[in-house]
Amino acid sequence: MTKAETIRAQSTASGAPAAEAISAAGLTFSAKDNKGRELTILDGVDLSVREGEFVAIVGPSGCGKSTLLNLVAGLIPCAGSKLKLFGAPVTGIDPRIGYVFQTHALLPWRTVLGNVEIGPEIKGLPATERRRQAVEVLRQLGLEGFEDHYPAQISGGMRQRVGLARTLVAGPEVILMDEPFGALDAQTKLLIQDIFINYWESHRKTVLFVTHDLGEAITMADRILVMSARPGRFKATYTVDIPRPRALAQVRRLPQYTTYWESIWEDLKDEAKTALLADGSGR
Ligand SMILES: Nc1ncnc2c1ncn2[C@@H]1O[C@H](COP(=O)(O)OP(=O)(O)OP(=O)(O)O)[C@@H](O)[C@H]1O
Repeated sequence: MTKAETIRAQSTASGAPAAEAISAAGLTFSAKDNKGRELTILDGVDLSVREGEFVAIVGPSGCGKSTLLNLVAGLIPCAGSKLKLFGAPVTGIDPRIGYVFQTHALLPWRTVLGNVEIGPEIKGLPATERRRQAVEVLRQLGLEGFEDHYPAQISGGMRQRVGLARTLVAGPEVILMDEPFGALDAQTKLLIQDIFINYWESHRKTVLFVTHDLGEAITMADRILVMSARPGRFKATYTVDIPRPRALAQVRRLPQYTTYWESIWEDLKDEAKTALLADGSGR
């Protein structure tokens, strides 16, 4: 057995089953490309994310990671849905889901607090209650004291946290995150990862997290799913056997961190090469 096979087998053997938050069996999804040709984006995706689990997806560019999140979010209709949320087919947008993107369009004429209050305001919550909820989530994300600032007055990392707060204030049971820290500089990204993992470890909501950053996946997730080049399907699963709470900087110094990194990269690099060649050939 190679090192990758051994660690993968160990990963698969552990992990007690719990209630499923998100599941898919043999999910296939196609769309027409800009020349009208049928493009198979996902092919035979099997997915099971348990309630309260933090699952990261890594895969080469264009393999269908965002498409999968969009399907789970109900943003793309999925005929005869093989995708389930808490055991029921996904039929459209579900208020139990929160979606965090790489960048957030904050309203420049609203303060930090005003931006986070948008959701509760739309829900019709009374002013005092929506303020209480927004203030609390801002505090948990380390933005206490910045409530009255406008987006232009705060850093990019803080703006990203405001966007995150805007999603989290709704109290989603499932949080979909599509490269949420991908646009941040390296140091800001490390700080935000720490802030978010603290938040997550005290709330334990289900998270499905797409990233290109293997270190981010290993330090934060309970499980990592490795996707093949398009058409995307899962080719390997890793259970990250590192105890919580995690101090992310320390996790990066553990010997297991390097073992996971090398093993996942071993799975990923051929897929990344395939994706790169497909890009070049206009496939
Ligand atoms: N609605 C659509 N119509 C046509 N093509 C689509 C559609 N949605 C996605 N695609 C194509 O499907 C492929 C997968 O896209 P997707 O954005 O899901 O990949 P990804 O893995 O998230 O990529 P990246 O890592 O680069 O963000 C791409 O080639 C994309 O151009």
